[in-house]
Amino acid sequence: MARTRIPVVVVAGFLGSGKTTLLNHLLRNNRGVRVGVIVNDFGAINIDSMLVAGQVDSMVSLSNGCLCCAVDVSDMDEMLDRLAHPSSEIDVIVVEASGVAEPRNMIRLVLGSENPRVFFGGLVTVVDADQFGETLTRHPELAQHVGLADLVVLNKVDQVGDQVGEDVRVLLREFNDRAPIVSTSHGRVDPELLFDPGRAEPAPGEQLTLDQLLADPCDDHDHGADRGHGHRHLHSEYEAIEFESDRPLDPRELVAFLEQRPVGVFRVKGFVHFAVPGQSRKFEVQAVGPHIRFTGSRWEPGETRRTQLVLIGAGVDREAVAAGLERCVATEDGEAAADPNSMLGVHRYTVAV
Ligand SMILES: Nc1nc2c(ncn2[C@@H]2O[C@H](COP(=O)(O)OP(=O)(O)OP(=O)(O)O)[C@@H](O)[C@H]2O)c(=O)[nH]1
Repeated sequence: MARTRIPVVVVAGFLGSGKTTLLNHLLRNNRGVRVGVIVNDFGAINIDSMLVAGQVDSMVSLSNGCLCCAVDVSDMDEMLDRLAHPSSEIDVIVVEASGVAEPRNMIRLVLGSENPRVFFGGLVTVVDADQFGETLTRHPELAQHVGLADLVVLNKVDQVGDQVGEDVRVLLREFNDRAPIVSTSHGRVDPELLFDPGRAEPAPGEQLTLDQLLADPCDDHDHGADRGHGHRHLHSEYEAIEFESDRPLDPRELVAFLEQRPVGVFRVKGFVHFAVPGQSRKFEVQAVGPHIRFTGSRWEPGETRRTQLVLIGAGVDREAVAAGLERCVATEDGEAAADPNSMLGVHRYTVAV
């Protein structure tokens, strides 16, 4: 019997809203559904693909640019072809957009696919309950991103009180009166909301069609301009800065850097190698707006101990970032090398997993 077509679900949402967290939750709770993933990270080092690796049935990753403008339909088709090939036995494809992607373009790329084995399975827009209000003020176009969603995931409700959560929900409803809004912490949505392999394809009229998307007055390649519709594309304002070091970092300096980030840096993510006696763990670091978080794990046998960071922001002073991070690189006779207490700052932001 011919297999039904494979849904391609696009997961979008502003920087740090919880897309990778949601994706990992889905992969861990896939209930036998085989998931193929396309991960797009804005920076040249694809931290996101490292964070989902190992859990996924099949993955294609794309870094150094935003999928929605760095790729045309044929490139997207190539990725979809790889995942939707009959031998891959994938049931659903999830595309994790970068945090500055234009969801409309992402949908266009999927709807424009010539691969007969796939269909657009919907847009999931992840919203950071804690940051949404502030981010919306800076980027009114987020309203449109919410408006396009087939499912809105109101994430990080654990970081806000009931009233704020409710206020954000009311706001989201103004932008989208048709999609379900699901409140979550740590992206823990019911996987069936996103992929039910037996699910019928959307009926005509249930979702935006390619024609509707093409008819949008916002020209998708005039990325820098505000077209008078509030449609400024985020990736034209944002930039990613990568930092790699084979020499270990001084934890005190790094914490100080993260706490007082150079102006414009909104998002930091990556892995850190610290130079502290008795400390042999690998640390994942995540910063979203004011929130900083470290998670310790083990270096894999044979894994090179090094730091890899991506910093994303708008109007960033690159020189200040470079100088600040250089200060974090530990000198051999530095304080950190002699002082096990230098990890205290990191521990303050460390969560147990
Ligand atoms: N407190 C709290 N933290 C969360 C929640 N969801 C995600 N996080 C944390 O928020 C940070 C960013 O989460 P990610 O899943 O990496 O966000 P993202 O949208 O993939 O980020 P980008 O790809 O950089 O745009 C991580 O430290 C997560 O652990 C949540 O519901 N509550």
